[in-house]
Amino acid sequence: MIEAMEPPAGAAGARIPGPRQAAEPVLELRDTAVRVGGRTLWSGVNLTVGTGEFIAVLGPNGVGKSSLVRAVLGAMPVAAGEVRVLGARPGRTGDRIGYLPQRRSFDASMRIRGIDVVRLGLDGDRWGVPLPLPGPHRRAARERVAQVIELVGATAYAHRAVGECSGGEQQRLLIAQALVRRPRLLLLDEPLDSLDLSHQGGVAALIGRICHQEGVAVVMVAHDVNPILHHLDRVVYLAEGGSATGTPQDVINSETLTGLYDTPVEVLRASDGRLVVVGRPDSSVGGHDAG
Ligand SMILES: Nc1ncnc2c1ncn2[C@@H]1O[C@H](COP(=O)(O)OP(=O)(O)OP(=O)(O)O)[C@@H](O)[C@H]1O
Repeated sequence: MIEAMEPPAGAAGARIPGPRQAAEPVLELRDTAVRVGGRTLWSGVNLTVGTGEFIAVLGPNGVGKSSLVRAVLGAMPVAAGEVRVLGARPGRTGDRIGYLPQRRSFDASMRIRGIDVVRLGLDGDRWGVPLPLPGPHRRAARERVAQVIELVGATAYAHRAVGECSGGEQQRLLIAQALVRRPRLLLLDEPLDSLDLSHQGGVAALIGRICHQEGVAVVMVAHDVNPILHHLDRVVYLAEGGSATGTPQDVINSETLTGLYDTPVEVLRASDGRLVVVGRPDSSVGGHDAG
């Protein structure tokens, strides 16, 4: 709600976490499992995410990566273990979570402006004609929208119709929308999907900056880990029935993935630093299987 909005932060929008914020995990999963239709998608997932950490959720198609995000949102129950978001049960943290669902894009005929898309992050959950806000709140809302638009580098096109913006530009505006209420946790479901390589790199760098400079914890489902590899703190790798959590080096290696899949898997590093998994169909690392 705009009424509950904090006053705009400093020019860069940076927030310095207080001692309590820094100590309290933003997100905790303790020995969690998710089951759909009587089938366990994954189990034994343990994860603690602190302020300003960047975590990727990886794994093959259909393994349950989006389901993990839905469990954190409180939109899907966990079958075992516990999820805590900012010390509370999922679904109880309101606007302290920003969420960008999978595959969102705008039709070319969409006339709404980028700045209005971002503004919807503040008051889009209200029906009807917007209530006139008192002057200071109106000003604070306008300033906050301008601030996040600048943060994501969208100032140049924010007044254009969003349908005319490129996929990468639309994605930046949607990230701004998810950030406008100053969430402590940002959940992104494959935000790089359908972007070309140069846009993937730009949006990945933006997310890394939001995380490490703005102190927002990010949990991101990724189809290909390579564009975000250098920005990540840790990964959760889901495989049918099991999971592994740790730094990218600890998890994305031949030994760990061979153990997870229970079949020989080789992780190769290309000369440009990209990781490629050989021996197992897997879209999360490298995007190609050479085996
Ligand atoms: N509410 C539900 N009821 C029944 N099955 C479901 C439900 N939600 C998800 N599933 C099934 O659970 C499995 C995991 O889905 P999910 O979308 O979490 O996987 P994912 O790893 O994100 O997949 P992708 O990489 O293809 O996006 C799929 O087989 C899906 O059909």
